[in-house]
Amino acid sequence: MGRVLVVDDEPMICRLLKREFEKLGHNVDEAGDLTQAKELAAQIPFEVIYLDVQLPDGNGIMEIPAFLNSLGSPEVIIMTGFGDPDGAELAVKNGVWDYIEKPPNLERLKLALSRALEYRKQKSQAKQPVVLHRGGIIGNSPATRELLDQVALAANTDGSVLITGETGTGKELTAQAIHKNSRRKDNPFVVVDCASLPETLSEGILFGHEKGAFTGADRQRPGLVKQAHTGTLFLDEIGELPPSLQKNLLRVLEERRFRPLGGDSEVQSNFRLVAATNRDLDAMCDQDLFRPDLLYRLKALSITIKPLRKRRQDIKPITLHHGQRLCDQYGLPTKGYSADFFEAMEAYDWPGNIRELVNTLEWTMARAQNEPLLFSMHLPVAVRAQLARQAFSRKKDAAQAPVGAFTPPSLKNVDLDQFPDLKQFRQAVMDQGELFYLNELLEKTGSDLNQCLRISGVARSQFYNKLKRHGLSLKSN
Ligand SMILES: Nc1ncnc2c1ncn2[C@@H]1O[C@H](COP(=O)(O)OP(=O)(O)OP(=O)(O)O)[C@@H](O)[C@H]1O
Repeated sequence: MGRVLVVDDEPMICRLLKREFEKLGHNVDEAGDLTQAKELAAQIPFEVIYLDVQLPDGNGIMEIPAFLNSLGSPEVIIMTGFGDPDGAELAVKNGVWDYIEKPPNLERLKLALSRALEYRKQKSQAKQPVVLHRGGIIGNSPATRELLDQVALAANTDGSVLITGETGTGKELTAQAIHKNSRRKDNPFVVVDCASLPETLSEGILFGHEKGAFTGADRQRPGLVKQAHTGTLFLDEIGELPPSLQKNLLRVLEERRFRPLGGDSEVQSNFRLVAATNRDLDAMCDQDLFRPDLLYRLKALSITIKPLRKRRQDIKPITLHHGQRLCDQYGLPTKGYSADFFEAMEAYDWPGNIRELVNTLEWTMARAQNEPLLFSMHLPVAVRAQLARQAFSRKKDAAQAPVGAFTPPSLKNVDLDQFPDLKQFRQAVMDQGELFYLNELLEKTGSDLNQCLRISGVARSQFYNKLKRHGLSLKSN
C-alpha cells in the first residue's frame, strides 16, 4: 500500500485517479494547484506524486526538485496534455520517475505506480542495515539524507564513483565516508590532487618508477596507485588530469595493471576508484578536453552534492559542529549564538560553500575572542556587505519598509549561562540599528551624499567610516 498525491487542476482527473488507486489499496490525497500540493507534501510523506504540468499557479516541471526533496522524498510522475519532448527531457533530467501524456491511459498510470513503488521497495532494501558512519558529514536536510543514502549505496559496491559539486561542498569528505563504510575501510585511502600534479613527474608519481628511470630517480618508488592496493584511490580534481594520463588511467582501470617508469614487468593494484570534480566533465568531453571512455568508466555511480545555499537547513547544525570543534581546538569556552547570527548565516549564499563557512567561523571566533555570544556584527565585513547588498535588491522589489520593521537581535533562545551583559547587547543592537538606518538612508536618497549628511547630521569623514564599518558604499549613479 502506497501513499500517493495527485496534483491536477481538473477535478475529474483527480477523482478518477483517487478512485482507481484506492481500489488498489493505496492512500490517495488530491491537490488542485502547486501551493496546496506543496503544503500537503510538507506534512505527509508521499511515496509517489502524480504531477500535472500546467497548473493555475505555475509550471509543475519547475517544481519537481521541491517535490523530490519534500518529506517522503517521493517519486514524481509527470502528466501533461501537451506533447512536448523538450518538457519530457527536462522532466527526466530533473529526476522524475516517469512522464505520461494526457488523456492518461489508466493501465499505464497504474503500471507506472506499481513500478515506482517496487523501485522504492528495492531502494530501501538496498540501504545498509548497519549504522552508517557519517564520517563528519553533518546535516539533516533532505539533500544530505539523500547524500548519505548514496554513500551507503556506494560503500556497498566496489565500482568507480564520480562525485561532483561546487568547490567546498564536501566532495573529499564524501569520498572518505564511502571508504570508511566500505569493506576496504581498514586499508589505505590514498588522495591524489590531480590539479597539483607536476606534468612532467605525474606519471612517476602515480605509477611509480624504478631506480635510475630518469635523472633524479635515486631510488625505486611504488607510486600512489600501487599504494592504494586493497584500499581506495581518491582522485581529486580529476578534470585537471592531463590527456596523456587520462589514457593511462583508462588502461589501469580496465586491467588493474600498469608498468612503472623504467620497469620491465607490470605490477597489479587492486584499488577502488573514487574521483571528484567541480567541473562539468560532459561539457569537457564535448570540447575534447576529457576522454568520454574514461568518463564512462568513472561514473559507474555518480553522486552530485548540492551547494549549501540549496540546503540552508544544514547551515545551523554545521555551524554548531564546527563552532564547538574550533572552541575545543583553541581552548575557548563554548560560544553561544544569538538568533540574529544564525539569521545572517542562513541568509548568506556561501559561494565557497562549507569550506567558506568553516573559515568564516574561525575568523569570527578570533574576532569575538572571549565574548560568550556571537552576533551577526562579529561576521566578516565581506559577508555582511553581501547580506546588505542582498537586502538592497530584495527591498527594491518590496514595498517601502516602515521604520518599525527593524527588529533587534533576539535573546529568546539564548540560555541564561550564555546571556550577554547589557553593554554587549546594547552594542549589538546599536550596530544593527545603525546598519539598518544607513541601508534605508542610502536607498531612499539614491546614495546622494549631501542629502545623507544633511539628514543624518553626521560629519563626512565619520559617515564614510560608518559605511566602511558596515561594508556599505555609496552606489555610483
Ligand atoms: N556536510 C558537512 N558537514 C560538516 N563539514 C563539512 C561538510 N561538508 C564539508 N565539510 C567541511 O568543509 C570543508 C571542505 O570540505 P571538502 O574538502 O570535502 O570539500 P571539497 O568539495 O572536496 O572541496 P574542493 O572542491 O575545494 O576540493 C572541510 O573542512 C570539511 O570538513
